[in-house]
Amino acid sequence: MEDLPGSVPELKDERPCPIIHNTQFDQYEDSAAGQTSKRPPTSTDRRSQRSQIPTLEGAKARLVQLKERLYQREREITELLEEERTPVPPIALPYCTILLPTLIHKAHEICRAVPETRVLLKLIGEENQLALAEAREKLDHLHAEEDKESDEYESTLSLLQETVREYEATQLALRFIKTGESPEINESDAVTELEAVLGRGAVRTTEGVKLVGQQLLSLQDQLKQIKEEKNKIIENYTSERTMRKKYYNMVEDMKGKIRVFCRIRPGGAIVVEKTDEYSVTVETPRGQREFQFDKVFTAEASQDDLFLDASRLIQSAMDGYNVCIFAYGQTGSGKTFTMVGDKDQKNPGIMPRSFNAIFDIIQENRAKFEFKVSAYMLELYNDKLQDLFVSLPGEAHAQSQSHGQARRVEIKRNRKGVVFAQGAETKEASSAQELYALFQQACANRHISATKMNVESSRSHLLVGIMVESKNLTNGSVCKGKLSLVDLAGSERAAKTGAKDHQLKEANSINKSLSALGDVISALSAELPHVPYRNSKLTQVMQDSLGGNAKTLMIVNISPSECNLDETLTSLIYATRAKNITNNVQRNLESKEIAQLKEVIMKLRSGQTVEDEDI
Ligand SMILES: Nc1ncnc2c1ncn2[C@@H]1O[C@H](COP(=O)(O)OP(=O)(O)OP(=O)(O)O)[C@@H](O)[C@H]1O
Repeated sequence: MEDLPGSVPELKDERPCPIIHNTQFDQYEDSAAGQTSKRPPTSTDRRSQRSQIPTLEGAKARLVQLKERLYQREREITELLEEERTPVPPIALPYCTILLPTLIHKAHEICRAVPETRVLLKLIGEENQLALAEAREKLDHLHAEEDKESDEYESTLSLLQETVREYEATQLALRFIKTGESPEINESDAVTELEAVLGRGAVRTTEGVKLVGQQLLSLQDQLKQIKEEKNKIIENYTSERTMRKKYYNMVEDMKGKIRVFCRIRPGGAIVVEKTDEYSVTVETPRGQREFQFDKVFTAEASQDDLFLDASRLIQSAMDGYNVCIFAYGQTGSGKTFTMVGDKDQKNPGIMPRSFNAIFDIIQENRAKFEFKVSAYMLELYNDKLQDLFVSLPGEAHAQSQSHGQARRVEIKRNRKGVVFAQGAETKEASSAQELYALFQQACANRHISATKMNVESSRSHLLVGIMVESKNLTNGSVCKGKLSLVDLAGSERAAKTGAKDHQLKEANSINKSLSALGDVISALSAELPHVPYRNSKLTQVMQDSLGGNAKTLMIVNISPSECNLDETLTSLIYATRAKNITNNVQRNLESKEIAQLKEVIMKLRSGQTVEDEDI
């Protein structure tokens, strides 16, 4: 075997070792076996050693043994050395070693963020505190509300329970009264209830129950009466003002005052308002102005509403009165709508409605009376009266008048002061339809043209006269009445209506006649000795309606719009003046004529014959 550095050289010398070494080897062997004795050898030991002195063979064997051991040791040492020389494989670093720097970095970052986070947390904490306080407050509030509500609820409930209890008790009492029995023992709860309501001991006996029941019934009656009286007082109180005005108007009407209705047209930018049945208020730059009328109709009022109030005058015409209904107001304020209605007659006005009303009355009285209805229809255009039953096409119509081709129509008055149109055709009608057909024929001949303010403006005054003659079939007496229906042309300002040339002439003529009407109204209202009827043909035609022997209804049509404020005020002022005019109806009651009529009535009542001249 080759000598390696560090290795133990192989033992080639096989010579035995001196004996002395044997002892040492024994000692080594013992100690290797862990049984080395430390005690000093005794004389017995020495004797025994001497007796065991090894033989050569034994020594050789011993040597072999030792050699083997030596080799064994050598191998072990070599192995150890080799092991030391073998390079140690790198130990895999644990994962945490890699993570550590990242962790440290993160930790630094976190440390840096800590103060900021602390501030943030503090803020959030504070906010939370605030929100919490707020929420608590709200909760407390809600609790308080809930308590309050529940208190209210409780009190309402107990009130209701109390009421129900009282009612039940009353029912019970009534039941006992009905049956005439006393409450029984098993009804003790009910009795207690009754007692609670009516007083202790009140229902113990049949008599007591009856008495209490009667008391209850009379109390109920009294309560009912008190309630009814209270309602009546309230009703009276609220209608008192209205009634007062109504009766005042009735008295005025009986005195023969012209009745004046005010009708407000629909429209925007409203400055006119109906304050009650009889008043309108106008907002002017100088403050509010109130006007009183016999009735006020708002934009919402229907044609039916208006006619309901106007229709009693139709009966008066049938009864022999001279009745006049006319519409007055600025252009486009709704006069034609009120008097005639809309174009397709979905909302017929006073004229067509009056035709129907006349023939309805005729129908109702045909067994006792014989009627004759005739009509003239005129227009006053450019201060000339034209018979609308004479139809002349287009411009020829206007021209014809100036050339005197048509019959001249003149206003006359009969000896009773009733106006009639001399030269105008009077046509008879035997039904409302016939009368309406005549009216349509007349309307077709009217002068209408578009102005800036009204696409179909009436450029003339329309005057419809319906004469009703009734003959009493029993005594043959004849009664004559007249219904004048007038749709005036609108008062206007030429600049506003955009009138030019012949339209301007029309406008001037309309304004002239309306201003003459205004003068007549003013004079009558002021009770002046002279009334200027003759200043215009219009006032001549209307002479028997204004201040004459007539029942007159004037409808003042007004626009609610701010832009028409001036015209509205003018119309309202004139209409208020007209309201003061007293016609001769009442005065005539005192007159000789009426005295004669009274005589006739007396004769009729006593069964005497009445002559025509008596009437
Ligand atoms: N109460 C109302 N309800 C509905 N529409 C209305 C009412 N009054 C007026 N009108 C409408 O307003 C417009 C003008 O009305 P209307 O022609 O009757 O005015 P007017 O006073 O006769 O005018 P003019 O004097 O120019 O003839 C019409 O289209 C009419 O239908």
